[in-house]
Amino acid sequence: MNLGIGRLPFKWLDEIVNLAAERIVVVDRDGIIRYINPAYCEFLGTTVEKATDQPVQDIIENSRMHIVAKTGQAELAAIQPINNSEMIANRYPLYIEEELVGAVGTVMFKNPQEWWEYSKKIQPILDELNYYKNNFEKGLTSKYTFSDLIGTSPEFIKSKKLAEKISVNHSAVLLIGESGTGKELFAHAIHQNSPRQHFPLVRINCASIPEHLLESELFGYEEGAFTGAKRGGKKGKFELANYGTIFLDEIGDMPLAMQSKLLRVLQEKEIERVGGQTPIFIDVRIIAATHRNLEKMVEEGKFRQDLYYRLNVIRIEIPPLKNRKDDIPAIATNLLRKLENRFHRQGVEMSFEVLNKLMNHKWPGNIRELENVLERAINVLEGTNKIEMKHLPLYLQDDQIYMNGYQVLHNENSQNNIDGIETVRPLKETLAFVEKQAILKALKITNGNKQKAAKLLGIGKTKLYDKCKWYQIK
Ligand SMILES: Nc1ncnc2c1ncn2[C@@H]1O[C@H](COP(=O)(O)OP(=O)(O)OP(=O)(O)O)[C@@H](O)[C@H]1O
Repeated sequence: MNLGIGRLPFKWLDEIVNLAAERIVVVDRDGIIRYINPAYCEFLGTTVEKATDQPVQDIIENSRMHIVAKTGQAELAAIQPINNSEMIANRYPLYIEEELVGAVGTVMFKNPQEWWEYSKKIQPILDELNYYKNNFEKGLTSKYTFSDLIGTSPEFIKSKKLAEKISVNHSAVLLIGESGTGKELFAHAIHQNSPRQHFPLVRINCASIPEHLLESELFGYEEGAFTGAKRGGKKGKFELANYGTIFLDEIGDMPLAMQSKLLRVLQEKEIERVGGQTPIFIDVRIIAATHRNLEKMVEEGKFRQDLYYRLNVIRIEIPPLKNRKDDIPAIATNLLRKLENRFHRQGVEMSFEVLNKLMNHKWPGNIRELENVLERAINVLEGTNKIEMKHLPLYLQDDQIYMNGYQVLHNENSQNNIDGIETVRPLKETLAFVEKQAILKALKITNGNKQKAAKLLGIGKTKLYDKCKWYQIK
């Protein structure tokens, strides 16, 4: 026996037990109550005299003390309904000199009100935890595996096989391909198939983040680093991705100053938060992607050569859709099944004419364009499950009519010379067409500078990027 406790007066012991566990019960191996304190009895609406020496199940509703006294298995923080409220019970087996002699039970919280007060305090914490958990699950894990990469054309299979092979190691990967060819899907599949799969996959779109925010987005910042910095600072994407993979999308659009900082991280394997002094060790795999010609950018001094070599360790080129037309039926069918789920439909199919058209289009926007075309078609299907030519956007229905429309919008004088039917387009398409022209014009005036173009157009940069993607403007 602990010497110290033996020296305590017996009366003290009783009081200490009461204070330590406000409601406490002790049963022997047969589940007979040997000790129960007044606080517990008061809660149960009984007295110590009535409860002592009784089978515990007769005194305490839904008790499992007699079971713990037999199994020797503790049950901690178990929910136990007593007196119409849920109590939190702890049940410990009682071993004396290695022999199981009974069990000790405690109940947290005096009454439901106390429990309620407590849960009111922890609920916001639990909500916050769930919020971050959801975000983490949605945003920081890979959504696709290699089986999601549809296609059997030789060029595509070659890229897919290479990606699969190198996914298991840690070298940097550079994904090259036109917009919408599936670079992001490849990045997900590589991460998913790598030893880092249980750590985060963090994507950063280097083109859509304003230049002055890129550094703090990538490396985080310390409290007080700048006006408006959050209390407690903020982790950057590199820290979030630690031990996992960071996917640097549109790397060709990364400003030169940031390229130098990125290079330093890759060389030294550590980052420093903005406004911070202590380096933080970083172990991430880099997957970078671009639709730009990085070699040409290096020649023109727009992309650092040393960074290019660091990223170009394993280069995977993803072929454009026009080079893998035989894959179109399988990809279109796969996209249709996904869209069916989203739009709660079943059995949507394409007419032969439509499939033929899809196979003969040049797809400058690649699979994303195909996806948009099919999504639009599903939206306009009425009373049928078959996608016909009339369900396709105008530019696919008849390239010639589309061209006429283009001329109408570009040559005010020609309006009178063109047949009335051809000059009237559905309003939505006309507006979309005009919008695209306005974007093209703004980009021309600003020499392709999206930030300035967005300003001219009076929209945000991110919105402009989205619209450029939608209209397949490079
Ligand atoms: N092989 C494929 N099989 C099926 N769907 C695909 C395939 N590749 C891409 N997709 C689909 O095409 C769309 C575009 O893919 P993704 O975003 O990966 O392209 P990206 O090359 O990263 O484009 P961007 O350069 O514009 O960011 C996505 O919705 C994706 O699900």
